Amino acid sequence: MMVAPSLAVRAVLFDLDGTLIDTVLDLHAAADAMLGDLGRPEIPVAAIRSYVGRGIPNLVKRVLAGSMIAADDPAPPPKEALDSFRHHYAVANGRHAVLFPGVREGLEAFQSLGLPLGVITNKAEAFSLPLLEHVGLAPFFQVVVSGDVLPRPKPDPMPLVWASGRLGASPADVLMIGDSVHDFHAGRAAGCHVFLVPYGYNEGREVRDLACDAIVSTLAEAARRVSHA
Ligand SMILES: O=C(O)COP(=O)(O)O
Ligand SMILES: [Mg+2]
Repeated sequence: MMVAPSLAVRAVLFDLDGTLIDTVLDLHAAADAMLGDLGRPEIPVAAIRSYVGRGIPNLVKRVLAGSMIAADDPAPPPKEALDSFRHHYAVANGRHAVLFPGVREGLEAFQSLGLPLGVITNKAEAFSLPLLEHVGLAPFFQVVVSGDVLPRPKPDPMPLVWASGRLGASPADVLMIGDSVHDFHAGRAAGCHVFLVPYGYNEGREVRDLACDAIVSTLAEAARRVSHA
């Protein structure tokens, strides 16, 4: 059997929604509650799954319009809708959230390689930090960059470059692992190595179409392909 040569890196960054944690049921609960507040009908879980990835304001715009392209409009969503979503998501956050298979095992394996680890998410910090605490993953990470703490979120490379510096590594020595086209573009633009998982959201599209360094079925598999530079 051919064994792929290991990728030598100095730090690893992980996307959150769709890579570490399956959050779609909590996001769906908050979206339905917001639609209820606005006197509008509920939305299927499958729609929410494809709308996740560009942060909460864009998720709210997509839910209200029933369309992916609503996120391309730079205008913010109506304040009443955004406030309602954030209120309900604060209650729902973590309720149905579960780790994807192989996540804890993979993080332990990366940790035992002596690699510093970080999270790069487009989820707002008010939700990402409590969620990581709630599912018990917070202690794994030396840095968490959420979608609202820097001027430009993924797919801009800024959060990856910033986090690499915090972890003492050049972006060229960092591996980004995500589930979506935004992780892919951010990783490539930062000059990082990029692995993608096929089980996440990716706005309803196949990750196979993206020219990443590897598609890995779990984070445990990802860790088996990596060594410390
Ligand atoms: O909140 C989102 O839209 C997606 O978050 P992610 O960057 O962790 O996938
Ligand atoms: Mg994601």
